[in-house]
Amino acid sequence: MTGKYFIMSITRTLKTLTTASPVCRQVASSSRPATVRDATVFVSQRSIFGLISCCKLFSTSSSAMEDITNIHYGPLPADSPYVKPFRFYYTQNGKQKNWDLLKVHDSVSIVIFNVTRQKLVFVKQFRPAVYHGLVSAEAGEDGRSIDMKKFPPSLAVTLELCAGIVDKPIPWVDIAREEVLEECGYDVLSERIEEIMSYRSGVGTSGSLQTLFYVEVKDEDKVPAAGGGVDDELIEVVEYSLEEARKLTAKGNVLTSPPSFLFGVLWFLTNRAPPAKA
Ligand SMILES: Nc1ncnc2c1ncn2[C@@H]1O[C@H](COP(=O)(O)OP(=O)(O)O[C@H]2O[C@H](CO)[C@@H](O)[C@H](O)[C@H]2O)[C@@H](O)[C@H]1O
Repeated sequence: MTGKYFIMSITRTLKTLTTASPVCRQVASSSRPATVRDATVFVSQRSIFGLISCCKLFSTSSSAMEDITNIHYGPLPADSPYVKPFRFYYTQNGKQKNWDLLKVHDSVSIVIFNVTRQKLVFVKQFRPAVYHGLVSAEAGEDGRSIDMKKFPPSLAVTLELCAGIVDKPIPWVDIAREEVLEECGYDVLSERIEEIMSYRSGVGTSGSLQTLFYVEVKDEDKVPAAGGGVDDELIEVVEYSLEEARKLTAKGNVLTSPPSFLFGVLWFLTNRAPPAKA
């Protein structure tokens, strides 16, 4: 575990356990990060077993993820770091045309297979875009008239591959490595991550590139308190057996998942899944 992850996980763990001990309450009520001293005091107060069980509470609870209120819409600021709308002009077969586009980041996604437990590792998170897709017909101009009882936020909690945007100039496999640690809590060297293929997302609006990676992890690669996202991210890590994963791909399903997720699962089942027992 790197120092950064240790401090981050101690801070989050202590903030989760607001009633567990005085030091937890102290860290929880302040905006400062926890220190190694906090961790030491906490360990002496609650014993090492208390810390371990504390770390297990680290992953995001669905109630926190779905605690969504005060939804409303506004215009996109011109300095958005994530989405830049513009118009693309061209002449095709002698005819003037144009297309309205979004400049967005390219991205990576990773199929993670835990070989110790023979489980695929996925993430769940609340996706504003999916929620908007669900409610857009009756949300009103500013989004304030949404009936939250009719459309609970849980409807827009997606099941996805671990993924992330390419927002810094490092090899994409290293970005994949960071996402596997930050979102799912497995610390693996980049050499263990295999590049599978790349494809275009959002061909109607962005045409951004996504590269799919594959990594096999073991229980021993797990950093106890890592995973669940960094900063303000609320991500739940879930595991699916091969049988459960196969059921996701059944005809007639309507999934709250992006196509890249289904592609990744089907790629794994076709190319890497251990054969089903007769
Ligand atoms: N539009 C936006 N508005 C505001 N904040 C934003 C934002 N996009 C990203 N962010 C911020 O950037 C953080 C990091 O995002 P990630 O790298 O985890 O990508 P994400 O998982 O959203 O999408 C990844 O997973 C999905 C599903 O596979 C892919 O479609 C996608 O290309 C890939 O990056 C988010 O937690 C959020 O704070």
